[in-house]
Amino acid sequence: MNIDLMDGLMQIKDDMGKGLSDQEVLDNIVSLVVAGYTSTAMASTWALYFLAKNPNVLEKLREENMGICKNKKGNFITSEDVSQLKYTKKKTIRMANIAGITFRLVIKEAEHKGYKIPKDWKVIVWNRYLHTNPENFNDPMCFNPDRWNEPASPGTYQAFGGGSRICAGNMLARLQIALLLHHLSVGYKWELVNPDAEIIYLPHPMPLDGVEVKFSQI
Ligand code: HEM
Repeated sequence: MNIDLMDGLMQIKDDMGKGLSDQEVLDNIVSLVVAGYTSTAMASTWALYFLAKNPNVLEKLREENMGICKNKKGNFITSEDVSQLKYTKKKTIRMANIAGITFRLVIKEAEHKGYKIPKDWKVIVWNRYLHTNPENFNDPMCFNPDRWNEPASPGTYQAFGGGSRICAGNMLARLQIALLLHHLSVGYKWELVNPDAEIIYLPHPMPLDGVEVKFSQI
């Protein structure tokens, strides 16, 4: 039997056999909507933006997705198809830096570049710095999915955070973006209306025009 999110939350039990109250089920659903809605919308928007600005990358992605369509009998893309979209799933969100920071609690005194960081301090991980640092990524401002042919050095790619608190929706977000890119790349040409729009960084990085795109059927 397939269980959905609501079933899962209603059935889950901790080690003592205690389940969630109705209020906790609701709170979890609200948290997932809050955490998953804008983030995925922004990641999809930035993926379209970078692909539209880099036609050679878009063409490679389109070829991969057309390849999947050729072998298909029906109209629906399956999870097996998605698993073959290796290029499409390469990370488009390092440069978008949707989650600019993550929070951490220092559980053991540490030293970094001569600074002592005491236990129990709360620290901010500046993800944008990690992702745009040339020590971590060669030519960091270049949108080049082929860079992921080699894995990033440990700890340098934190778009979904990391460790035990890594984004709970990261697989879902990747799947949603891959599906969107699949349908848009095989069905449509797209073109940025304002390719040189100014980028603003607060509250979230976004071109000032909100990424206006013209779509036309292929
Ligand atoms: C591209 C889209 C997304 C990005 C960039 C993103 C990014 C992040 C980041 C950076 C964190 C903090 C992780 C850490 O502290 O190590 C996080 C946590 C979280 N995200 Fe996402 N997220 C995305 C989509 C989603 C979706 C679709 C959902 C759920 C439907 C979701 C649910 C959560 C939850 C529940 C947490 C808290 C995890 C915990 O503290 O244990 N996110 N996300």
